[in-house]
Amino acid sequence: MTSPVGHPATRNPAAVRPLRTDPPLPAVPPVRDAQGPRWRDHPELGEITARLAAAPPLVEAGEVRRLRETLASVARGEGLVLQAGDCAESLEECGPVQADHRVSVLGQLGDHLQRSSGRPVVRVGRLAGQFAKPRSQPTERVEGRDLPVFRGHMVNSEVPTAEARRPDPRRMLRAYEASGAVFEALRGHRGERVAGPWASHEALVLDYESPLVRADPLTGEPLLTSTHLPWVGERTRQPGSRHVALLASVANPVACKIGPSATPDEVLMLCQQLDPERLPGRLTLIVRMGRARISEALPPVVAAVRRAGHPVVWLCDPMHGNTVKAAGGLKTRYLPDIIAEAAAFRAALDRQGQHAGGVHLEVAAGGVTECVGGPVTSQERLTERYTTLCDPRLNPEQARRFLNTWA
Ligand SMILES: O=C[C@H](O)[C@H](O)COP(=O)(O)O
Ligand SMILES: C=C(OP(=O)(O)O)C(=O)O
Ligand SMILES: [Mn+2]
Repeated sequence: MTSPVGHPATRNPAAVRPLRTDPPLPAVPPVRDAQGPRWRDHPELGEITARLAAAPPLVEAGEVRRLRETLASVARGEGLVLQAGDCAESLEECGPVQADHRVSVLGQLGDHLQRSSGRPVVRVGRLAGQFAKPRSQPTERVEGRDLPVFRGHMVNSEVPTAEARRPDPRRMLRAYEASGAVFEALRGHRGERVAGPWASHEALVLDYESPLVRADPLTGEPLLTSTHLPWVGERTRQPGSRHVALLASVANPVACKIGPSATPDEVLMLCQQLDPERLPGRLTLIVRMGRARISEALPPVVAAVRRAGHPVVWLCDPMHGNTVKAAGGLKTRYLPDIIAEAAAFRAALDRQGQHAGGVHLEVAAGGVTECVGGPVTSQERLTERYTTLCDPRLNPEQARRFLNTWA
């Protein structure tokens, strides 16, 4: 944040931790945006980003402030977060009926966690903007041909032809429009509960996100108006990355994925960049270390963050560190791994007296067969309804079984 003056949390002295004087951040070399779409020479890029810069904001400053205050209550141990939705949203599934259905499923899963845990649950969708994907490899082999990988509907199409995989910046405008339609559905659900649903996505495509930074009309602070809660992903969270710099510069609550290779020093540097004033609700750390690594890798990270006094919300993403290839080559995840990682997460936080603030899941709104467990009894059944655009999602029944274990 450039200037916190006037932010509600800073006006309430009780909400502010004593400021500590951090040593100045070491100069970090800029990091190349290896995940950025290769569309810089597209003749319409300038016009498209100008249109985004002139487009109405998708979220309002008041909403963003309310979410930040709500997350502050979770940071104080007063509730849980359920952040859930598709790995990659589809531009084809943003019509009013489909969007409403996706938001409803988020609400139902939130109700389920609320019942099983006995705590208030903040519902945050991976939706209304989750259209861009970081990938491990730039290309993939399809029927003997190397093609650019699918990078989310904001960038290209999943159809396996060279033409469809070419990055097209005009897709950013379609993603903006579709996000607006999903926000409509989200707002339609607001009245139902005191804690209405919120939107989040990975702020990956900077050509899309940067033009949507606007001044908060009340405080003048920069606000990322593409979503309530943007996060920076595991592949772009280097301390010198432009993604971290973007989130550091806006007043939204922000989140950052933390994978198994993150060292305590690295995480501290991220905390210092993203939460220099140690404000509850400002920073959420989403731990995605994998079942095999979490018990060893998480405790020193939690200890360092606790000692440094950053009042973060700790979320567990038990999906991304547990992806495996099934026999036929499909990516999948096993429900017992997901449950085991979440149990290890809670144990690690409990041991240090820290609040396990909730869970981050990839869940489909329908009965897909992408992860193994519960009703999907074996790997052989994965092909029945495997429709994800990117990573394997739980279906709602599998998600409910998982959430029962959080109680
Ligand atoms: O959703 C997250 C990433 O995009 C995904 O895990 C990367 O998958 P990949 O290893 O198939 O590129
Ligand atoms: C890309 C994702 O995760 P991560 O950055 O943790 O790999 C994701 O959440 O889909
Ligand atoms: Mn994913």
